[in-house]
Amino acid sequence: MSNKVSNFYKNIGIWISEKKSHKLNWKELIKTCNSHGYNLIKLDLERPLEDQVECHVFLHKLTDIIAAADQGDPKASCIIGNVEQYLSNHPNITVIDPLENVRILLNRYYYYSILQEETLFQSQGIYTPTFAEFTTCNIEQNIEIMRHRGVTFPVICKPTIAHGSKSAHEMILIFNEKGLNVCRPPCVVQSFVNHNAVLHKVFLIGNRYHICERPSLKNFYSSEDLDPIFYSTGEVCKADSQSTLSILDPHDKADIKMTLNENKIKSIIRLLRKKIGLLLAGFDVVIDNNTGDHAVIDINVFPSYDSFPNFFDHLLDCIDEHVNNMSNGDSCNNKSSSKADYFCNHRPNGLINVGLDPLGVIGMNINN
Ligand SMILES: Nc1ncnc2c1ncn2[C@@H]1O[C@H](COP(=O)(O)OP(=O)(O)OP(=O)(O)O)[C@@H](O)[C@H]1O
Ligand SMILES: O=P(O)(O)O[C@H]1[C@H](OP(=O)(O)O)[C@@H](OP(=O)(O)O)[C@@H](O)[C@@H](O)[C@@H]1OP(=O)(O)O
Ligand SMILES: [Mg+2]
Ligand SMILES: [Mg+2]
Repeated sequence: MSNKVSNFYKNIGIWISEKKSHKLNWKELIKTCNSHGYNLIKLDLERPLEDQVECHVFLHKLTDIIAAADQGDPKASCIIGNVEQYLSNHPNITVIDPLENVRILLNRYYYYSILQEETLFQSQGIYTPTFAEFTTCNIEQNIEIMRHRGVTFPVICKPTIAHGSKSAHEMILIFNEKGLNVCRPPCVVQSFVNHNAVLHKVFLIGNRYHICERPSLKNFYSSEDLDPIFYSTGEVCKADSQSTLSILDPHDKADIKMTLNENKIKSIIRLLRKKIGLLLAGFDVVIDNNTGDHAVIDINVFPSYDSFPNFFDHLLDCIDEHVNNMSNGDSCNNKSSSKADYFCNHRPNGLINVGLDPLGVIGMNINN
């Protein structure tokens, strides 16, 4: 990575996985950092951080390593221990995002529980589909757990660990009790919501957001005859996915298209800012084709930001705001800014609304 380090600039130390690194346009990111008065320095987690650069900002996606460390991997534990030590030795570094906040999203059961606890959601037509966690392969017990928690077939079985390995995105659609034998604990089963194969992805950078549509699963119904369907999220829900699982059955095609309600999206964002506190996050919403209610089915740390217009500029603006908050004595990195300047960029049906001003486009006053 060629990066002229200027002494007049502040330093952003960055660490992301090789996979993410390959997709990143480093040249463009470095240019944007420089134009905002920052150097960008790639950190090597195998060497002492103290010996590398004086970081003003620590920008990372350490989900894979945190998840491995939390599962007892010694090398990962050592790396995360060193990072945590370094950050605690330098409390003035702006961390995007704090490791404790990131940990919340590593466990699906945990973050679904946070969503479910939100009592205000119900009256606003927002919910997270009922879910339960399996920690054993005992089918009788698992059926009872599902009943107790009101989880109904079909269900999607998802690994409890939400990030960190390819297997975190290996899903199973299960139609009946006998299909439950394919579940591999620890996993979460979640009631399936029919949504006409349209997924709405919301990407967040602090108070800014961008929504895009993606393909998703067609409508399914519980059945005693159907075998489980295995799929990986990447095969079905990427912008260019063309899975047969997304092709609507003829009788579903007549359905009226449900429209996304942006006020609901803002309510969800408010809750996430308050309860999870990440600047860099994304979440997935499907619209129930019977009720129009909005179901939050997934929350992700530092997602792809695929199609987010001027992503780097917004990222640097957001970093800048937080660095300034820190120097103004706000020691809590991710406290949401009291000035609620939501920047909306909505892309329905592939069209992009660009050139919106970050201040007052929506005129939302969101008090966290
Ligand atoms: N409760 C549900 N009802 C209907 N469809 C669902 C439900 N949960 C998941 N899906 C479908 O399965 C896909 C994968 O689920 P989910 O988003 O939870 O997995 P993920 O691997 O964490 O995704 P990401 O790549 O966004 O991190 C969703 O994008 C959606 O198409
Ligand atoms: O970009 P990364 O390598 O971090 O991978 C992320 C992936 O982006 P990619 O599929 O385009 O690579 C994201 O997809 P979108 O929802 O944003 O489409 C989402 O699946 C995250 O959960 C993944 O993070 P992980 O769970 O693997 O940590
Ligand atoms: Mg998802
Ligand atoms: Mg996810």
